[in-house]
Amino acid sequence: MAGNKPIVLQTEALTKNFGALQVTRSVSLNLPHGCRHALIGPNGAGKTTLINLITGQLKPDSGRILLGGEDITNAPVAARVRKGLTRTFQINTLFPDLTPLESVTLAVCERENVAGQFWRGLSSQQAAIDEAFDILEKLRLADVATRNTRTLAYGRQRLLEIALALATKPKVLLLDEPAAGVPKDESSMLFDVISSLPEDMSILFIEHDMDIVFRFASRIVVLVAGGVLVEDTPDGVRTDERVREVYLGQAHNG
Ligand SMILES: Nc1ncnc2c1ncn2[C@@H]1O[C@H](COP(=O)(O)OP(=O)(O)OP(=O)(O)O)[C@@H](O)[C@H]1O
Repeated sequence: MAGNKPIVLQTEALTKNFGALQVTRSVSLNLPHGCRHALIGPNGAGKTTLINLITGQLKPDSGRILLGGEDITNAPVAARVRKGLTRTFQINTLFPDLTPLESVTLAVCERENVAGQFWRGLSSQQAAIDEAFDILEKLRLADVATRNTRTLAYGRQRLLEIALALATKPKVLLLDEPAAGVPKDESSMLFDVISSLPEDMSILFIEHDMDIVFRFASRIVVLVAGGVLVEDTPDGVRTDERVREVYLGQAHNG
């Protein structure tokens, strides 16, 4: 438990080396139900690697990952998604020639295991279409639901990536720099939408913009050289001398 909230996702002493390079050093994290946690750290600290380990894109050398108390350390990526663990990527992974409604409907069908039947007739997939539209509405994408994805502003394309992740009905959502490449004035709107996602969903996001991190995170995990330096509230992190030295000082200077 964390406070009175049950822990949904847990890593225990997760470790990963790339050859001689220790990229993840005994990382133990707890994500409580409904959390909004940020994962920060200098370039190369191992943030994306940690997400890749949690989601199964990479296998740890040692340590364990528990989802709802179940050991998923060796579960394939797709099995983790079915159990409610979903991520987005730093880079755009969308189908540019589909509309948002088509993409999200396909993702809903995929979850329901009826994707193969999708093209047989849209009318038979009304429930999936309705669900997809609901998701797009939640992400403020309803007005562009039937436009070609390639014509959308980049910030809205990033929201569509989150919409696709939501179609898997995640309990835990991992967002790897959801605002990467998005102009500053749009990134705040994007995080407004993220913070309005269902309260029972646990969210861990990687973000470099400290204004955004301090505004939207309820807790912050600071990763340095593959290990957790500090995990604390935004106020605790802001005033932590070690963080100022290794991360914030560096960011402010450059
Ligand atoms: N597949 C790989 N093989 C070898 N080294 C890798 C591999 N993936 C990442 N690395 C190295 O591991 C370290 C951590 O990389 P990672 O991408 O996890 O850091 P990060 O904190 O996400 O960085 P950034 O903020 O720049 O995205 C870096 O030194 C990187 O070069």
